[in-house]
Amino acid sequence: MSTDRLLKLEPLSQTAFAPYGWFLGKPYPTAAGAVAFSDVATDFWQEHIFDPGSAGEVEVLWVNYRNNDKTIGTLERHLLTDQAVVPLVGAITQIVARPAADGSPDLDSLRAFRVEPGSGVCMRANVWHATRSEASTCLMLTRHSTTVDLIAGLNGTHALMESALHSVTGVELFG
Ligand SMILES: NC(=O)N[C@@H](O)C(=O)O
Repeated sequence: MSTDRLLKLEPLSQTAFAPYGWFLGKPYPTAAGAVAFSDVATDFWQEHIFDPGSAGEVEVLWVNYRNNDKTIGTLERHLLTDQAVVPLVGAITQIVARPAADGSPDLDSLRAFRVEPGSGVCMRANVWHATRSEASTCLMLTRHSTTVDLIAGLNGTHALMESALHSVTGVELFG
């Protein structure tokens, strides 16, 4: 199989990830009016208002990743909800692509970001993605009905309705 697209691992930043969603783990905001608090004991600040889609229930998932294959054969998207993934133990490589006008992956927008523990990403609905990791445990925010639908789809119980899978060829990670 020929490799048409070699994806170099890129460092994660708010600007670099903006076309796909939001970088999580930004510095404490100093702008006037920021939704933030700091005292001797704690700092907390708003990173993102998560959108699970209309009538969606926000769900917290605990996710282990252990596929480190450099070949990317399948991308996945969720049609209704944002999806956040924050590595807790072990880093991940998040491969992302914007949807084209027809909803399929815009392969010219394919990029691969290294996400280290202590930072994360929140992808907009319909952003195509795949995840690679030697071994990681992550916190994930998603939509409950999307999880139920995804489990049924991956188990072959019924056709996916809230997510879609798309096969790609010639996409390899390097670096
Ligand atoms: N649980 C779940 O939705 N997983 C996938 O979307 C994934 O990207 O891992």
